[in-house]
Parts: sequence; structure tokens; C-alpha cells
Amino acid sequence: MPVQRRVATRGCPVAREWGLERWRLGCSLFLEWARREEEQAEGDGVLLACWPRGREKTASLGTLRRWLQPGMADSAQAQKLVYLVTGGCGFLGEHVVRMLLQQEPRLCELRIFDLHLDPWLEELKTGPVQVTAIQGDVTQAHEVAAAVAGAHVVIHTAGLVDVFGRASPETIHEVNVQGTQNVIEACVQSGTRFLVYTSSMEVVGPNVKGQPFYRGNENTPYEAAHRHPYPCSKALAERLVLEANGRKVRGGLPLVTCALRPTGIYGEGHQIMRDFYHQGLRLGGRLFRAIPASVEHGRVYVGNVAWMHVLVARELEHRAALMGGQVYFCYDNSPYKSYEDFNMEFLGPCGLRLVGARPLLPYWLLVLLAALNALLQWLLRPLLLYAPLLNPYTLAVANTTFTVSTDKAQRHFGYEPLFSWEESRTRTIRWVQAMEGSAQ
Ligand SMILES: NC(=O)C1=CN([C@@H]2O[C@H](COP(=O)(O)OP(=O)(O)OC[C@H]3O[C@@H](n4cnc5c(N)ncnc54)[C@H](O)[C@@H]3O)[C@@H](O)[C@H]2O)C=CC1
Ligand SMILES: CC(C)CCC[C@@H](C)[C@H]1CC[C@H]2[C@@H]3[C@H](O)CC4=CC(=O)CC[C@]4(C)[C@H]3CC[C@]12C
Repeated sequence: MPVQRRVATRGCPVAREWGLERWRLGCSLFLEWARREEEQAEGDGVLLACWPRGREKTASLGTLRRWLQPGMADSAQAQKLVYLVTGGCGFLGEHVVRMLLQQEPRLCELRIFDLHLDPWLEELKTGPVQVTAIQGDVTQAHEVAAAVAGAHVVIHTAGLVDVFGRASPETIHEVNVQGTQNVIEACVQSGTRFLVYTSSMEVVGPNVKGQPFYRGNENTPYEAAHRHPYPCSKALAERLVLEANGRKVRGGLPLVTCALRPTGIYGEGHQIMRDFYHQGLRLGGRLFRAIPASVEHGRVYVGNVAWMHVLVARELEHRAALMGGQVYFCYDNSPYKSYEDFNMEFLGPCGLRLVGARPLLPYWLLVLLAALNALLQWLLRPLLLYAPLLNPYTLAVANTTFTVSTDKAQRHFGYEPLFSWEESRTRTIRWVQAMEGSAQ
């Protein structure tokens, strides 16, 4: 049962003085007050009992917001927001950018900050929202500060996603940890109050012991012990973001932060899916099962991850006390399957076949091959970059069950996946098919 607290608007100074019609003028003041009341309440449901001049009404904060919204939109008080998306040209970042443009009506400027700017940004510049592309490096504090200045909300997705040994541990740390610290400091110095960080399920696990995490949620106990630079860096950065919640930003108001932890993301633009597809084509339309079908992986569609970012960014403002400093797994209704069987949901309809009901090679041989790959990578480093998919870390992750089952995002900010599993699947298949078309 949600805890519901009745709050009389006659307790609100604006309401007491003005009466209903005049509250519309002062609606932002009233909402601010109502919001604070809601934040103080425990649980997720709060009822506001409105008693204007004898007319008794009861409404949830959501309803109240909808009542007042038209008034806000008409008035000069309608807020125009500036968003900054770091890593906005990446796989997830591009979806976040497009989702914001579609789903955030209060957006007036969207800044896209990335090390490399992509040509598709140009097509966004013709719309009603001002799109500003900023080429920059999150490790450079002054570049980050310039991009953040004047932004209301920062969505920090930029990161070095490397589990294949392409970059050095120092570089991974610099981009993922120092880069995140730079974003936090820029928010504090420029007075930006809302920061959403793209963390990862890897912050939790799989851990070095290869213990399964089966249908876990944000409170499931699990020994999060890592050695690999990528999960270590994501865990450190996430902690920095959560600890920054409540810090006073320029102007004296508190910073509100939260972290989203996607499981393995899939969808249009997914590089590893692309690699598997091309590998399958090279092998005559076949892929060979390497991992037992019983090892389940949590996967989430990129459109839903983007949608969750947009929702969080929007709701942080209204539910600061509830959401600030929180972590949320990113989830949707994608089925629990092994990594390879899940990929076949898309690669199968595109003509590939997964050979073997069981792994073709014994596990000990895979371990040996993974170790050999690691050795070769180290030996060849002075000459060339050897970074195959299989290494001791990717094998351990692929071979460990890690699935989440939670409704925290639904309870805290009303998240429901925007794309059903069928739609996510269809969109991803279409993207693979388009790749096939373009390869011919
Ligand atoms: N791909 C996945 O399955 C998952 C990804 N994540 C997280 O999601 C975020 C986005 O990941 P993806 O889109 O998959 O990766 P991506 O590599 O496609 O995107 C990352 C973006 O960050 C940019 N970037 C990298 N270094 C930068 C720097 N120094 N300064 C500015 N920009 C920089 C890149 O140019 C790229 O556009 C990352 O933080 C990652 O840790 C979390 C869970 C799963
Ligand atoms: C040939 C091998 C036996 C199979 C290789 C598959 C692996 C390359 C991938 C299996 C699981 C993936 C990881 C997982 O989805 C979680 C992730 C979260 C992130 O934040 C970044 C990416 C990744 C580590 C992802 C990377 C590829 C796998 C290890």
C-alpha cells in the first residue's frame, strides 16, 4: 500500500492568500511548495487535498501538475531548458539525443558534446530546437566547463567502453573517472542542478568470482569485486556522482544526481552485434555456440535506455528528495536468454544460424584460448594492437548469469518501457537488414 498523505493547500501560503484562480498565476510557486511536501512524505503516493473557497477537491501531485501546466505554458513562466548530452555521438548518446528532441517539450537548446562529431548532427539543426555540437574532451576540465555553462540538465553518457584491451587502464580511468569528476565540478561551478550519469550493470558484476546475479534488483546483496579497469572505473565514477548529490552549486541550491545502470544494451548502432553479424557472414552464415544456453544475460533495448534517461532527467527536478543520489537498473521486457541466443533473435531472421545446442569447445579450452589471446595482446603491443572479442574478462562476463528484475524506476518516476519487446526486436532486425543491404 503506498503511503498517502493528505496535504491541505490552505497550508500553502500562495493558496491561502490568493484562492484558486489566482494560484494559476502563481502556479510555479505553488508547485514548488507541493513538491516539497511530496518530498517530505515517505512512500510514493501523496494526495493533495485542495480546498479553495469551499470547493473541496482531492488530487495527486501529477493531476495538479496537469491542471496547472496549461497555465504555465501560456504564461511567460513556461520554462525553456538547456540540456547537455556528453558522448552524444555514441551508440547510446545518439538515441538519447533523438529521444530528447522527440519527448522533451521544454527543450530549447540541446548541446551535444563528444570527442568526435558525426555528420548526422547536421540534420538535427533544421528543427525548432537549437542544436549545438561541441567537439571536446571530457578529460579537459576547461572544455567541459565551457560546455556545461548555462545548461539546466547534464546527461553524462560519454565514456570509454573498452573490455578488449584497446586502451590502457590509465586512459580508461582518465576518461571515465576524471572525466566524470570534471563534469561534476563544472555543474557545481556553473550552477547546473541536475546530473544524470550513465553507469553500468558492470558496477555490480559479474564479479571476479563469477558468482551469478539472478533476477536481482538494486538492493540485492552481491559482492561487487572487480579487477578489470572498465568496471573499476565505472564503479568509481558512479560513486563520485552519487556522493556529489546535495553539493551546493553556484547560487546555493543543491545538486541533484542519479545513476542509471544499463545491462547489456542492444539495438540500432550496436557495434558488437555488427561484429557478430560480419563474423557470421565470413563463416558462411554460421556462428558457433561458445557459452551454454543456460547462462542468462540481462539485455535492454537502446531506445528504452534512452527513454529512461529522458524521464529521469525530467523527473529529477520534481522528485529531488526521492531520486537524488539513487541508482536505477535500466530494464525493459526483453527476454532473459544467453548472450548468443539473444543475438540470434536478430541475426537469425537475417540469415545466420547458431550451430550447436551445446558449446562446441569445452570450457577449459576457451579459457586457454582467452589466456593465449591476452598473452598475444601483451607480446604484440609494441608492434600492433591485437584486441579480439575473446579474452579472460569477456569470457568470464559471457559465462556468468547476470539478470535484473526490478520495478524501482517504475515506482520512483513512473518508468514504463516505451518500446515493447516486439518493437525493439523488429527495429533491431531492420537495422541489421539495412546493414546487409549496404554491405552488398
Ligand atoms: N554498450 C553497453 O552495453 C553499455 C554501455 N554503458 C555505458 O553507456 C555509455 C555509452 O556507451 P556506448 O554508447 O555503448 O559507447 P560508445 O563508445 O558508443 O559511446 C561513448 C561516446 O563517448 C565519447 N567519448 C569517449 N571518450 C570521450 C572523451 N574523452 N571526451 C568526450 N567524449 C568521449 C565517444 O566518442 C562516444 O561517442 C558509457 O558510459 C558506457 O559505460 C553501460 C552499460 C552497457
Ligand atoms: C566469444 C565470447 C565467448 C563471447 C563474447 C561476448 C562478449 C564480447 C560480450 C558478452 C557480454 C558483454 C558485456 C555485457 O553485455 C555487459 C557490458 C556492459 C557495459 O557496460 C559495457 C559492455 C559490456 C561489458 C559487454 C561487452 C561485451 C560482452 C563481454
